[in-house]
Amino acid sequence: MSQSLTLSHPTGVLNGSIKLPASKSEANRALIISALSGQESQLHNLSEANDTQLLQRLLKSDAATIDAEDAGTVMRFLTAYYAITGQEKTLTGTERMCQRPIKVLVEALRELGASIAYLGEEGYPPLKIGKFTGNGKKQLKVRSDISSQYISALLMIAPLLPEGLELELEGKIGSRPYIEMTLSLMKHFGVEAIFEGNTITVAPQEYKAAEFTVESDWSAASYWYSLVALAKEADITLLGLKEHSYQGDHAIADIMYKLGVYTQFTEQGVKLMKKKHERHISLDFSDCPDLAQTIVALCAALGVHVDMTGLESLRIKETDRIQALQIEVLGMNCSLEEITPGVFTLEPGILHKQKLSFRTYQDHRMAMAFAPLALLEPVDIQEPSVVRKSYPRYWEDLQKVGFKVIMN
Ligand SMILES: O=C(O)C1=C[C@@H](OP(=O)(O)O)[C@@H](O)[C@H](O)C1
Ligand SMILES: C=C(OP(=O)(O)O)C(=O)O
Repeated sequence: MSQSLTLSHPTGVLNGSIKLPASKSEANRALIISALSGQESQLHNLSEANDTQLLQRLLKSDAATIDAEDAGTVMRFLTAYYAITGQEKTLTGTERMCQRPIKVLVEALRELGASIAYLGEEGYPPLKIGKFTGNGKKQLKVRSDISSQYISALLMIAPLLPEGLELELEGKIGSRPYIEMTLSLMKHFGVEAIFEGNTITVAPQEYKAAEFTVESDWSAASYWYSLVALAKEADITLLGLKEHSYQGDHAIADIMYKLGVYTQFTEQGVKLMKKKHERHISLDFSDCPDLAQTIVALCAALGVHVDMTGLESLRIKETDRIQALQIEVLGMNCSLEEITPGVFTLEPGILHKQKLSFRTYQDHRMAMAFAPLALLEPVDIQEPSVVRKSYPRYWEDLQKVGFKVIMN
């Protein structure tokens, strides 16, 4: 794969229907739950995202060492899965994965009777998972302000624990819609849970086999909203998106209403239309952290001033996304600063007419978020193959609506 690609659009006019990739978050929950059920469930429209293809392969693997690559859900969900099923595995990942914390999950699983050792730095992968000696403990307190994936991982194994689980979430609940997605998927496969205040209770129960069709990915849709916002004219339909979705990132429809895109829900999905955008907006990303890069890149291009909160988890994702964004918007004469603790402001500048070049930091969302700027000026994207994590056909889909893609 090439080191960079150059993207441009001759007319700035976008027309077409796009079949988005399926949600990797939904798919990876369905795969883990299906494996835990011990029965054959029919899962349709599993995502072509590497994160999902990888989990499918790993769940069938009897290798002693398992490589979760750069997939957070794969690392966190498999840690809980191997722990409860008592599979002795070494679980590792990319260099970056071994810098992404996992202590909260490991400590919780240990309290439940799992045997997990750190093979490198305490609190980080790689992990050595051993026998499960389920000690009958059912009440746990878990921090919920670092990653919701720890909570989702614990919830999915909860019905299989001898006494079930009563999970008290401590601190701010970050990425809450992902916890709700987990509970919804568990319910789809026959398991009830009660989420009251900050406590989630799951009694011992059995998962039941069921058919499940994974929805299109709302996080992937966000890049198409950005494309429409920056196009001269646009008539774009995104297939397979649902208004009432398990995915919290459907929030993009409301956010983009302020940034120049009107959403019409149809039988097939959504139709996106252009409208006027606001000049100054305030957003809290606590429920939808994966949308932050889309919004920052778009607002830098539109010259919109944004005040933002809820960005804490961005520092421990595929890269330090705050730092990556700060560097890349600087190249567009914009600044992204933490004004007071936890409050960030994007101050737009004047965009000079020049070819833009963006680094991607091994992060699919950096590539996908900055690519739409090619509607203004030709854009170079470094390491374009990063998109394989969630949206492998991204560059092909852009070509379908008239983008010129030159691999360098
Ligand atoms: O559970 C999930 O599928 C995800 C949860 C979120 O992570 P955090 O809970 O770490 O914020 C999100 O950023 C990630 O892309 C997918
Ligand atoms: C943060 C992400 O993924 P994960 O944490 O599952 O690696 C993402 O896809 O933006």
